[in-house]
Amino acid sequence: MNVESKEWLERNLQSNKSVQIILTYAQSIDGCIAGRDKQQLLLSGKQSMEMTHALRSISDAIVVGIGTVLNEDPGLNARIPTLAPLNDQPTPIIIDPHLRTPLTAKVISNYTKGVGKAPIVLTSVERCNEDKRQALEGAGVRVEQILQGDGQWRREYFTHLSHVYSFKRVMIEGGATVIKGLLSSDGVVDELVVTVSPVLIGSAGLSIISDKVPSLRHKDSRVFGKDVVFIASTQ
Ligand SMILES: NC(=O)C1=CN([C@@H]2O[C@H](COP(=O)(O)OP(=O)(O)OC[C@H]3O[C@@H](n4cnc5c(N)ncnc54)[C@H](OP(=O)(O)O)[C@@H]3O)[C@@H](O)[C@H]2O)C=CC1
Ligand SMILES: Nc1nc(O)c(N)c(N[C@@H]2O[C@H](COP(=O)(O)O)[C@@H](O)[C@H]2O)n1
Repeated sequence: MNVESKEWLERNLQSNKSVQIILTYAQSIDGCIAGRDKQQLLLSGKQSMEMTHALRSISDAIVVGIGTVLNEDPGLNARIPTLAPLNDQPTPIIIDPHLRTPLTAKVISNYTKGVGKAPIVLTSVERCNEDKRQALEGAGVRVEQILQGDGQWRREYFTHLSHVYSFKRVMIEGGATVIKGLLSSDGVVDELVVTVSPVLIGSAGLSIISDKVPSLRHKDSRVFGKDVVFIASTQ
């Protein structure tokens, strides 16, 4: 399944961009990515979760917001069905303007244990807690002070990372604030890979429905067990 998933993803994610930005997440039929009070939900079934890990293994970097790190402490390595070799692991990137990433974060211990690459933290150009920065760098984290203080998304963040770290494909996994911000920003995201799980969460759930959204062009969709995965491009 993993090989098949990789082939399917590679075929539908061909790109001639210098850096390709893929937004990916799992949602309920009614557009929620988490439950009440941001409770983490296992929306993806076995097969679609394998697809997500296949996407991780063919990506150079995987991005989440600090809210997701504080809420769930994700590992962000490719390990399903089995741990991918270090060369095939994506570099974890945390969007963290106020440098709140805990030194105990799993992305850091994964690096220490050799089951993940050294993470990068993107923080604000305006302020930086120097002690925290040094502590993170001491733990092997690369801290990049590139976020502008206005909370807007800019493609330049990723072109900069592409120049410095040679990233060609970056996948962004969430959470809700990041997804909504990216969906309402022009020209940042190239493709969406969205897993839709056949459940309804209701109005208490954490929705990613945004006021402003891009037009999408359907590329392909496929059933993975109980779930459907859609690939679409934004232009
Ligand atoms: N089903 C799925 O596929 C997924 C679900 N999730 C769910 O998402 C939820 C977490 O979402 P949420 O709490 O919104 O957290 P996010 O992970 O979206 O992180 C939000 C924070 O990231 C920073 N940030 C976001 N955008 C920008 C920007 N453009 N510039 C600068 N900083 C930015 C801000 O930090 P600051 O506050 O410091 O300014 C903001 O508060 C959890 O419930 C989790 O379960 C997460 C990933 C995937
Ligand atoms: N693909 C997918 N399906 C779900 O049902 C999910 N809840 C998520 N969540 C994302 O995966 C992260 C956890 O990653 P690790 O397993 O710890 O590596 C979580 O933080 C979300 O980003 N994704």
